[in-house]
Amino acid sequence: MSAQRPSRPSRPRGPHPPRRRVGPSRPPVEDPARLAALDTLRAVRQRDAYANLVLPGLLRERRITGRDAALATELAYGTSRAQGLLDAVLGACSDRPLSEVDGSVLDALRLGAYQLLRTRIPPHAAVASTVDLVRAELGSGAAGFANAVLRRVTEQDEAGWVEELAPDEDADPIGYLAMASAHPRWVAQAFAEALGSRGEPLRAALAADDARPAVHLAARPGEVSADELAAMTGGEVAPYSPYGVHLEPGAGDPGDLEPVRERLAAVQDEGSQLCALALTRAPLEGPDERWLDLCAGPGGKAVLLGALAHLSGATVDAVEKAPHRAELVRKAVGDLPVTVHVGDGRDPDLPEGGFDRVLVDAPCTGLGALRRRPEARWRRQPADVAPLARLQRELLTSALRLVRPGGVVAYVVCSPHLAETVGVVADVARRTGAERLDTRQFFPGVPNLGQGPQVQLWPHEHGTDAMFCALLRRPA
Ligand SMILES: C[S@@+](CC[C@H](N)C(=O)[O-])C[C@H]1O[C@@H](n2cnc3c(N)ncnc32)[C@H](O)[C@@H]1O
Repeated sequence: MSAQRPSRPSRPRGPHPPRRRVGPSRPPVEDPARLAALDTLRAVRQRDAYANLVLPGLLRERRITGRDAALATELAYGTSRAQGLLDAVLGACSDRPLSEVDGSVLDALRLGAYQLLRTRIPPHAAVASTVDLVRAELGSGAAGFANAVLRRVTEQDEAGWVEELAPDEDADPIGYLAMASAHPRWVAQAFAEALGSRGEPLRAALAADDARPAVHLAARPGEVSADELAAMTGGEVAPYSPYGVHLEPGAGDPGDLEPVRERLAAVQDEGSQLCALALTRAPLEGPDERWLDLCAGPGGKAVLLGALAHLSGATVDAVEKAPHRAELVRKAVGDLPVTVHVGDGRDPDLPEGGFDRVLVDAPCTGLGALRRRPEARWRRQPADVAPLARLQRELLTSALRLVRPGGVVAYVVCSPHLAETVGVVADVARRTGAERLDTRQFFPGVPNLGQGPQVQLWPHEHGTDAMFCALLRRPA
């Protein structure tokens, strides 16, 4: 974003919506979709809530379904995702700094600006509905302010605002692309470093990360095939995971689907499926019976590993530090051969050298799954990276103690940040003497996996989250 405050456009470039009446307050508006979106934004701002946990609850509680539910979802998630871009525009349109604007008014302004810049909702409807919401909740003074600011937002479309507010593309391509794709600059920088690009690959990665993702399901091995699951859900068989199915974005709450309720399938990004599968595909000499999931909560990969272990006669131990998340793992794995332990993966009460295969799906910044967590890109901070990288090193080192000589460890994070990916693996491999396997061979059929030996998946290349996976073997 440019350091200088931009001059306001003097002439409107688009059609102006009619001026809103901002007089005495009127009865509350009947707009359940926008109200649910606004309440979600407020919960995210006030309670650090997660939009994708709050909104489904509100929709259920208020019995909002069909088109209203789809609109509420689009507005709540879209506004959360685009927050930094919206704030830059709103800041340029407001006669006072946004830091001085009441939080509830700011939520509504963001909701209005999102509709104006990123949806096909007619400008007069976007402004009028937002002003009505503000008036109903906060009175006419706030409504007048919202009306004035949003009318200024209508003076340009998104591209026009980006041209006006973003840094020069030639001088600062990362800053420009960050603004154009509504990402914080440090996140765009981390993507650029992982991709080795400030050009087209970076633009494509940020654009794909900014788009509404398809929901991915994983069919439970041994229970249902991907073909059957696709037929049951109206989805499409995924391109790479033998268990994967993709659903259209916005296809409703996948938790309501019968195969998910019946535990024949679970919601899981295809990239996550591929990383868990890679661990099971690496060849082993000797026994292959004891598997370990060292960071298991909430249990997505533990279920997939547990189902595969059940088919092959192996068992899985699953460690999770947070007791409530360990409970989620217990519920998720049901009667699969998985034993759940509450403990610290850096020093769990488990035998050293006791496992043939170990998964370290380490806690991370989640920069690779931002598209699925609407507000996360604005909440994460660069200062989060170093402590996580330290913890990741300790967990991977512990995994290499817990695996037997000749056994394999998969190190997985849903982040492409180099400090969390190759930085961790190179450092731990050097200190422990572990052999780094060419992980690409355990992602059969997946194109564009680069130079190896590790695998970095990308939304724009693979349609998955930006998952990282590296397989290591403990020396015999
Ligand atoms: C990326 S998530 C794992 C996701 C999980 N494997 C799945 O597929 O559903 C990382 C998990 O590690 C847990 N965790 C954090 N620190 C830990 C530690 N020291 N030991 C074990 N688990 C830890 C977190 O609570 C979180 O549940």
